[in-house]
Amino acid sequence: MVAGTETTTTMIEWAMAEVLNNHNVMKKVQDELDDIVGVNNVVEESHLPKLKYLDATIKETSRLHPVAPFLVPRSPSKTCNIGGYTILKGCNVFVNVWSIQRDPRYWDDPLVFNPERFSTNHWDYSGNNLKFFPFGSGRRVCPGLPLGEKMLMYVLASLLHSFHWSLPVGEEHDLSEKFGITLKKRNPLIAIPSQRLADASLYM
Ligand code: HEM
Repeated sequence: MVAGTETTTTMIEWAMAEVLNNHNVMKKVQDELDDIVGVNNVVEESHLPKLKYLDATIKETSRLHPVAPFLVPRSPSKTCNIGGYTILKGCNVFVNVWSIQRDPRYWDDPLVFNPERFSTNHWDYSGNNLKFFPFGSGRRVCPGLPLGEKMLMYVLASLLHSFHWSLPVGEEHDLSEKFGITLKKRNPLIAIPSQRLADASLYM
């Protein structure tokens, strides 16, 4: 249950929080949605592959806020040597993807939320590029990746296409983290939707 649902809902919450915190990103995502989906329509699965900027926004969210910050621990079946380090048989190995994806040796301005860094096509979630692997890597890579990726795109596209979003009056943007099995927001996001599409029947 944690693997399939909490990961996806946590990612949606982080993406909404980052988009609310970056108005230029919100505008670009909604402009793209208006262009691809149209303003007299609702999001359908066929639109998703064309939403390149939304895809980049989700990738940037998963770079800064990987929901499994240490992946799933590995345990070697025999003692081995990797990069000059001896890894003992049976020990627990945690891979700190959170830190790698914020490492200034690999990322310019690593703490800045900037979807443009994923605007080229060569980024994916396969785990083959060990600078960016929010779904893990290798033979234990997330088996729910195709479903998870599609759910993120579909839910976020629908939320951002159908509604304007704002924080409650007086509410501060808060992006602090709480470490656990999944990396969650310390305080839940509270955001207020309002109708964005002129045709009210699209909400029925
Ligand atoms: C946004 C959504 C998701 C994210 C970010 C995510 C991320 C991850 C990560 C990082 C791992 C560990 C991979 C590794 O250690 O190399 C993992 C494992 C796993 N995920 Fe996901 N996941 C997501 C959605 C899903 C969904 C929708 C399912 C099932 C329908 C799922 C099922 C699993 C399972 C069963 C594992 C354990 C695989 C193993 O240890 O062999 N995940 N996920």
